[in-house]
Amino acid sequence: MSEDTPVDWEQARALAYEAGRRAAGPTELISLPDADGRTLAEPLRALTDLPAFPTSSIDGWATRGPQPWHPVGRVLAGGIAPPLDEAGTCVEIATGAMVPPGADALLRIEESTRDAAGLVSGVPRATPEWRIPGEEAHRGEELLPAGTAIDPAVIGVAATCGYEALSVRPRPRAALLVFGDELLTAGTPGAGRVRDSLGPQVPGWLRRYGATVDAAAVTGPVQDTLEAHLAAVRTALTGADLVCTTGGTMHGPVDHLHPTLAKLGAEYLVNTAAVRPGFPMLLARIPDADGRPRFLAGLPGNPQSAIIALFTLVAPLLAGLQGRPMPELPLVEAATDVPGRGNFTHLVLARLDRSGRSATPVGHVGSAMLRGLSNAQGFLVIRPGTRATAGDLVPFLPLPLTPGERP
Ligand SMILES: Nc1nc2c(c(=O)[nH]1)N[C@H]1C(S)=C(S)[C@@H](COP(=O)(O)OP(=O)(O)OC[C@H]3O[C@@H](n4cnc5c(N)ncnc54)[C@H](O)[C@@H]3O)O[C@H]1N2
Ligand code: MOO
Repeated sequence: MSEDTPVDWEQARALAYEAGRRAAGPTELISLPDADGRTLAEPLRALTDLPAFPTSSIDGWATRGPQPWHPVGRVLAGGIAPPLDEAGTCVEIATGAMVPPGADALLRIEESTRDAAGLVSGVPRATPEWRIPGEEAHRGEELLPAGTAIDPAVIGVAATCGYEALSVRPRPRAALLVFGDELLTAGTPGAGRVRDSLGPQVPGWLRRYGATVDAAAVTGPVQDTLEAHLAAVRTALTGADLVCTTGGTMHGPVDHLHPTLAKLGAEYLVNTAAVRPGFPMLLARIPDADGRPRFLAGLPGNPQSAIIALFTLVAPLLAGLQGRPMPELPLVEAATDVPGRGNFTHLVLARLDRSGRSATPVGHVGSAMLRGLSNAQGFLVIRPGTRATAGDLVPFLPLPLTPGERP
């Protein structure tokens, strides 16, 4: 990759994803309760038929032959039902209990009567009141493919199938270095100083994309010297698969990122993306003697640009590292006309309507601003050489929000 050659935005995403996929970590086993948020490294297959045995859906009677039925026993959930051998007999049965071999109908308790001699009568419903083995899944059937994000429902179905642990990809470990001597870490901005808005924000986004970020892995502001940058990046790389830096991506007097990468022998995968805001972003691979792949994502200093770089390069990289598919972008309707940005992709912060199908650009979206980001659900993607007219379908890059955020 020649230096500072802007890469098309879609291609930048694809390059980051492929780099992550090639560097995906070795699989590991994780117990079910700890698996939330991980990624299946292998397909989830049913270990038995589901249900594994004919299972009563009701409390009542399992009967054989014509009524009235003479009760000969009881079977509870968890028990092994002996066969019902004789016509005219029944057993009392509980919901979840195994239906005895030989039974041909189940009768609800509230739809049954007993005579003075204790014989049971009633009309079983036409639709079967028990679940047939294999009705939900057959033994060996693939329920979910490798690459599936594990959520509580996936954990639940794995438990149903008989798993105690799942084969998953490791969580990528991320670190963050904030560059900029002008940054304050407390108090109100003024007198040439601004608050660091990325140090407190970026770890949350990284975690939402599946990375771990220890408190000790967030450092800054790192002093604006080449020596301090180099030392900070070297230290961060020892414990992280991915180091994100903020600021210093350009070639100003105190922008030391490129010289730092040169000293580390880094290989650029993306060195600026043709996108506005956010274009000075970069992604590099850093060689190391132990062969473990390590990445550095250079996020620009302007805060909205930094977050766009994170969504453009870091999100696909982390998806690849975790063995997940490349996130596809849904199409939404632009609610208003949206201008393009010439040869650059234009990312436009926007809010979805209640249907989620139409997006309206929000205000306060300068690359140095965060107000628009905090009020939007994602970005309309206006591709190079195009503009959107109200009603056009355009790709939408969603923020990784959780339900309840931006209601
Ligand atoms: N001659 C040119 N100058 C600039 C260009 C250009 O094309 N030619 N592009 C501008 C664009 S666009 C961006 S984006 C920035 C990227 O520059 P850097 O990545 O080197 O960022 P810095 O110079 O360090 O900072 C830029 C800006 O952002 C503020 N900042 C930095 N870090 C933080 C933080 N953690 N929290 C809040 N604000 C932060 C910093 O104070 C500056 O105002 O370059 C432009 N210049
Ligand atoms: O592209 Mo800059 O990243 O617009 O702020």
